[in-house]
Amino acid sequence: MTTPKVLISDALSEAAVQIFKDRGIEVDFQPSLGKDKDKLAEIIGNYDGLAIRSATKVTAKILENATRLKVVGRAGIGVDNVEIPAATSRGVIVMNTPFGNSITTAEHAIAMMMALARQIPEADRSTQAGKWEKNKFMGVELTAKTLGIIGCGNIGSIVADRAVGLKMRVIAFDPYLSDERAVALGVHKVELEDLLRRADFITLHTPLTDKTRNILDASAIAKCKKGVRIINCARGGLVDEAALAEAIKSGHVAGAAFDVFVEEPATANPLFGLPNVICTPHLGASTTEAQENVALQVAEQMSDYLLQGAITNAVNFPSISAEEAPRIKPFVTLAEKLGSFLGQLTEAAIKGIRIEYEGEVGKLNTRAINAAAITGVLRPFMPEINMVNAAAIAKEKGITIEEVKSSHEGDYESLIRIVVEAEDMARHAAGTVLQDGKPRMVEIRWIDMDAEFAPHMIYIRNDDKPGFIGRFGTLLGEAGVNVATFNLGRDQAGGNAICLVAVDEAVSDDLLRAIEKIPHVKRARRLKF
Ligand SMILES: NC(=O)C1=CN([C@@H]2O[C@H](COP(=O)(O)OP(=O)(O)OC[C@H]3O[C@@H](n4cnc5c(N)ncnc54)[C@H](O)[C@@H]3O)[C@@H](O)[C@H]2O)C=CC1
Ligand SMILES: O=C(O)C(=O)COP(=O)(O)O
Repeated sequence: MTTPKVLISDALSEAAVQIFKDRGIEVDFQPSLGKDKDKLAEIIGNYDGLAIRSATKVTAKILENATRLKVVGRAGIGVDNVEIPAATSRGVIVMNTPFGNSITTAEHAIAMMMALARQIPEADRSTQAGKWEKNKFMGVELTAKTLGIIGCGNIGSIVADRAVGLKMRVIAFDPYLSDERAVALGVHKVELEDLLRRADFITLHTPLTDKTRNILDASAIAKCKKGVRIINCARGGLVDEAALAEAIKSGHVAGAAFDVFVEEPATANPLFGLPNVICTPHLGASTTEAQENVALQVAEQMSDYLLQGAITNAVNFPSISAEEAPRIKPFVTLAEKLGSFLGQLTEAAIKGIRIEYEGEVGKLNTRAINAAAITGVLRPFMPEINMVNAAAIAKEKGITIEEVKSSHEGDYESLIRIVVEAEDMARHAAGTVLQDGKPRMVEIRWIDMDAEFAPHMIYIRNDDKPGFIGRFGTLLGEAGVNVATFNLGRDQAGGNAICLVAVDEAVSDDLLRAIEKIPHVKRARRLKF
């Protein structure tokens, strides 16, 4: 395996560089490159991994040039700066570090709330300017005030915990917050309208989605209690900035503390310059501790994937642990090849794919194996398919995917059988991995076989009648085709037979037609693995 190469295009902690080096990965640390999208597009083709924070925008255009790229690692939480569908369709894993900076970000929200309650930035400016405006900066107490949390996930929950410690009353709107979790956190679960009506402070902690964009728009802000203070340390776009600016000017909203903006870097913004507005430049995650956490974690996760195929915290693929990755790998290869065998033989529209696991293999994490099987079956029809986008493509095409597991052990410790339901018929083939780690096909159309996969093969279905092998060998010899291995199977003497032959080069259409003319041959097909 060639040494994988990673580009760090944002200001990650140097801890990440060291981890990559220690793991034997070549690393290029260019902390400001992410801001230069043309340069990034120009060099991204040289890398297997890209480690980022929020300044690098991984667009479809960048991904088009990322011919070697296997993984994007986000040292942080939000992946809204990565075009996930484009990454998925190119087979690029996108992973984040979902907890590494959550305490730090929650602390920033609390700091913003306190700064807002006591107008600390403005009081600081005034004092250091030599004014002593003691009467100007009258604050509000937090104790017994109501804090409304919109989005009570990892960060929102930590904010709730700290706010309870500050003796605030905490209410939360989050459709996915369970009643039990709310009780455990000491928060009251409420509807959004209720939260708007009751909260003295509102803090947002949801991702930016179609549902959360402008969740605080002009009409929501109008429903808020007069004198409300609003904190956003989650994502720009959750609050309509222009509507909020108007509400601050009218005195309906008493203040706002924003760390994130619709447009970043924010150089001009409707909120800038308004009284009692505090702004920070997306500093939520910026502490030494959090940056070290996320950098170490993302570098370990990316290295695990590039070196071992282990997947953690991917937003577009199921997890595979470092322990199971080497055990799964040979079965991934088997499933893809078996699937490919069936896909190459199928000419009618595919309606469903069933993946059956017998014996030990069924105890492994089979989601990656399923993805490999689907990829193999569908690749002859859709060359752009890969393990990362396979399940989504099957769903989009209306192809049903079924997984069946049985602990029954037959002749093999582990067996994978794939059944492809097409409009004309169902085709099935089964295979295993033996001690040598090589995948083998052991059953085709219920006929026992023992064939290894080779780059070029010929598949023949015929009646089990004398004379076929001689004629077939002569045809290949006359065409100058060298046979590497020859495998035969039949259901009974004189019944249906199958022949799988590995050859040194792809056979021509003329030769295939000649083979099909041999008496008793029903079908001859060229296969490529
Ligand atoms: N300012 C900064 O530097 C940082 C900002 N963030 C941002 O903080 C946000 C939250 O992060 P986490 O708590 O880790 O995420 P999380 O996924 O743990 O929590 C998000 C919560 O929002 C809830 N939610 C989703 N849609 C909702 C809706 N329509 N209405 C109400 N609630 C909804 C979810 O149920 C979930 O509980 C993310 O957008 C992340 O990017 C994270 C780290 C640093
Ligand atoms: O982790 C997140 O979602 C953040 O917003 C932090 O962004 P940053 O890494 O500081 O650019």
